[in-house]
Amino acid sequence: MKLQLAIDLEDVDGAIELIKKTKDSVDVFEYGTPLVINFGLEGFKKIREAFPDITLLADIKIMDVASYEVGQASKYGADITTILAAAEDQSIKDAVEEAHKDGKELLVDMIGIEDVATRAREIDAMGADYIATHTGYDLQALGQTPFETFRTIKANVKNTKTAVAGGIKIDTAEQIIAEKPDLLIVGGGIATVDDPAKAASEIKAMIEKGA
Ligand SMILES: O=C(CO)[C@H](O)[C@H](O)COP(=O)(O)O
Repeated sequence: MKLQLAIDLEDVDGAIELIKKTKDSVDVFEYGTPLVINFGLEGFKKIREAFPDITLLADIKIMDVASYEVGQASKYGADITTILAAAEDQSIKDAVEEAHKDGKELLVDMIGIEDVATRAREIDAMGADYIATHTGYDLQALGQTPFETFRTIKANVKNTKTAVAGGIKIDTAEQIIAEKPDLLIVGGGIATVDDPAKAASEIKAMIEKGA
């Protein structure tokens, strides 16, 4: 199981500082969608230049023009790119093909999908690397969590690695680690606490204990 740190609420320099602090405990760094919106792939490139060797995910949440957008993310240095499960099947298949052509990975984000069991089985047949259960900020604000949905999705995939995101914090990490996702995605639970390095290292230790 790998730990991914989602960096959403920083500017590019803030993201670089956060990566420096947490580098020893984090396996994958996510250039979050707010950074994509505010600073684009040029901001992503600055992070790649600062850290040539880290694994970087571009959370660009593709919906269309999938080959082109995956290709751009790869060109700017992404190891993993995201597409929405709500996109057309053709877009997801194109995205898989484009990512794999460059030796990169694709994560399919299930945010907003209602029939998660059916869509998880469909996505599982398309050859993506990860399928992510994701409770977004707007539903987290209503008290929702990704735990139940994660169980359903995991039970419906055979080939694709599973990821989970959505308000996971130090005090809920153990519960989800027990469900054995392949990728545990934590944003605010590391990035917005007083000591991000300590939070990242504690969650990493939980993973190592529980994995
Ligand atoms: O993709 C995202 C928002 O769309 C976030 O990166 C993801 O939800 C993880 O962050 P947090 O742990 O703070 O919920």
